[in-house]
Amino acid sequence: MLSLVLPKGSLEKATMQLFDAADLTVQRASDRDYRASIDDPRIDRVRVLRPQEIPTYLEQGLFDLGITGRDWITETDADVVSLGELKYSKATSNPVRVIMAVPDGAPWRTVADLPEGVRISTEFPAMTKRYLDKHGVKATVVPSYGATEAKVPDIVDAIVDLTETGSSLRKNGLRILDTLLTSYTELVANREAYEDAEKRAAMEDISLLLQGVIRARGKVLLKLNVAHGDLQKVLDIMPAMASPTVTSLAGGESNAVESVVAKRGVNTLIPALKAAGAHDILEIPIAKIVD
Ligand SMILES: Nc1ncnc2c1ncn2[C@@H]1O[C@H](COP(=O)(O)OP(=O)(O)OP(=O)(O)O)[C@@H](O)[C@H]1O
Ligand SMILES: O=P(O)(O)OC[C@H]1O[C@H](OP(=O)(O)OP(=O)(O)O)[C@H](O)[C@@H]1O
Ligand SMILES: [Mg+2]
Repeated sequence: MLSLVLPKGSLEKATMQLFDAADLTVQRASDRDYRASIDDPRIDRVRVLRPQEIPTYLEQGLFDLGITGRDWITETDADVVSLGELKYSKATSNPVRVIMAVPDGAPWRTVADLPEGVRISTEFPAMTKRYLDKHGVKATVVPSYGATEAKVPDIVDAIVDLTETGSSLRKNGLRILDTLLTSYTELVANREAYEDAEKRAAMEDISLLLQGVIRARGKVLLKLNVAHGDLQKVLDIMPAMASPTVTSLAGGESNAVESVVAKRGVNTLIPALKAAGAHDILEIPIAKIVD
């Protein structure tokens, strides 16, 4: 039986939706309830906590399995085992980036241009210090507890902060100087728990369900019928990413074709398939894709 720790905050809503779609619905009395449960024989304890603290709790063995960002695993330098990236963020399926940014009008082009004593505000002081040391920049790193972008140029000269869509940087007139880290959400385990064969099997089951949901996102199943004579025309326009299954229909005059395709593009694909001779076209949502 596994104990599980899930992130509160930016990743909370997307994480709850992911677990729900993976048939591992997280039950809580309210969204202020940080003790939760999942009706699954492999999971016996669920907590919702700050993602900053999750790598350390996993390292210390307070939980077996958790979800947090690569940014916090790097910042805390915790010794944990990653079961892989889960490709979702607060708003998109893209990673977030930890970047160094300066005001648009600042003269600096690279980190090496930063003058001695430059003041840098960040929620990632350890990562920032490691990065500055590597580039030989002597700076004052000022810890930030949020709203980091608002502190330039009057409180600090530069920041190291997260960016996902880039809108916070634009609104605050900031320009990216460098990327310190590209960070995905990850499924992470305590090392000892991962070495336990039974626990590892349970972790891998959970990983498979979560990845299955993520892999199915943005994809649909298309099914259609087509007369023998039109089959090649239909196959020619099926998107290249798909390798369609072709079966013969009873009666022998036509075929059934089915294929997983990107949802994006279905608006032009379905009419084109129809024009190529396909009929009885079905578009079916997919809950999970497990290789
Ligand atoms: N758009 C985003 N902005 C910030 N963090 C994000 C975003 N998308 C994903 N994350 C991830 O979420 C985690 C940060 O979660 P956290 O609970 O600190 O959110 P937060 O929005 O920064 O909270 P708070 O509003 O209290 O500052 C990090 O691991 C980060 O990589
Ligand atoms: O590139 P964007 O899509 O604009 O997202 C990035 C912003 O989101 C986070 O802020 P958060 O909401 O955590 O507020 P905070 O700075 O007060 O922590 C992060 O610190 C950036 O400011
Ligand atoms: Mg924040």
